[in-house]
Amino acid sequence: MPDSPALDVRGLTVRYVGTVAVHDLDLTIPAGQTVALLGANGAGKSSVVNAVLGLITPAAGAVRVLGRTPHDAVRSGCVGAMLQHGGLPGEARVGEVLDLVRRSYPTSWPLDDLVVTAGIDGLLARPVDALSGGQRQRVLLALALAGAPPLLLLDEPTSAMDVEGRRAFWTTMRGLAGGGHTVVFATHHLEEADAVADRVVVVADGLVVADGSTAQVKARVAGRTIAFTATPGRRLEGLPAVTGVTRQGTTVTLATADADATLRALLADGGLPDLEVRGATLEDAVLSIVRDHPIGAAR
Ligand SMILES: Nc1ncnc2c1ncn2[C@@H]1O[C@H](COP(=O)(O)OP(=O)(O)OP(=O)(O)O)[C@@H](O)[C@H]1O
Repeated sequence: MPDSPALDVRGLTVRYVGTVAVHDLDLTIPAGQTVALLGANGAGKSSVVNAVLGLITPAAGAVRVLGRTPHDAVRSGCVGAMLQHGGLPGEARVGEVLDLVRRSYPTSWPLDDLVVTAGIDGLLARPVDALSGGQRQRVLLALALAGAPPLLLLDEPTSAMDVEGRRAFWTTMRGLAGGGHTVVFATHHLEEADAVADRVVVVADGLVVADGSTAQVKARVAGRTIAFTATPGRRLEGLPAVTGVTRQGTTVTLATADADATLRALLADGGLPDLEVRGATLEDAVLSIVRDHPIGAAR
């Protein structure tokens, strides 16, 4: 179904005994987007991923994956997944597992290219038990890609990888996104989300509490800092939107709730040597958004 969104989640509610993990959540992801699911521990990200994969039965709501039910989508190889606790048969060799999984799909990713794309060159003869944490994650990526799926769902995919491994991983993901794949990933590495995602969805207490481009989500945090070198006698009183002033030597740092308004007033009053304007980082924004969300509001 070419015109269907990659993911269409309506009114998803996931309950475990004593917990509502996801509450009436709506999420539509068009094909080709790279989307980061962000949120604190226990926010509900994995529960959404597991419901999308048909691994748990929602208490309410509907999930369509490329126009299909989760089970049909997974069975047909439309969706590849890397889960937090992805299991692998310990004594088998990587190449054997990969071969078995590739053969289970109607269309499989060519082996040579898959090995390069997942960065598992040299690992095919290794027993799964002999892999490091980061190598294991790359093998899990290869398995997720084995059916050449248009949609990839990745739950904390780089948590065990070193800096170089992460960089290589996200380069691979960018390549896949550039080739039209939809990539949805949950992560606690907000700088990675900032660098890679077209869109971030912040989940708190089982609800979507922010959804937009990284720039849009960062802009939700009122507050930027404006720093510059002040000439003696420079007037700083009465500037619009300023919520705090600090001085260190000749450097003045202003906290402002509206950087545009503050900058306009400053510029009307003289130059701004060594000007530096810093916006909120994605981490600042997500922390602030999650902090502002009262736990239990969904109930
Ligand atoms: N199998 C389960 N049984 C009972 N409660 C569960 C189960 N799985 C998750 N939960 C609870 O559901 C809520 C959401 O958990 P979930 O794993 O979806 O969060 P998460 O955002 O993925 O967290 P993390 O970032 O720590 O992986 C939490 O309160 C968690 O304790």
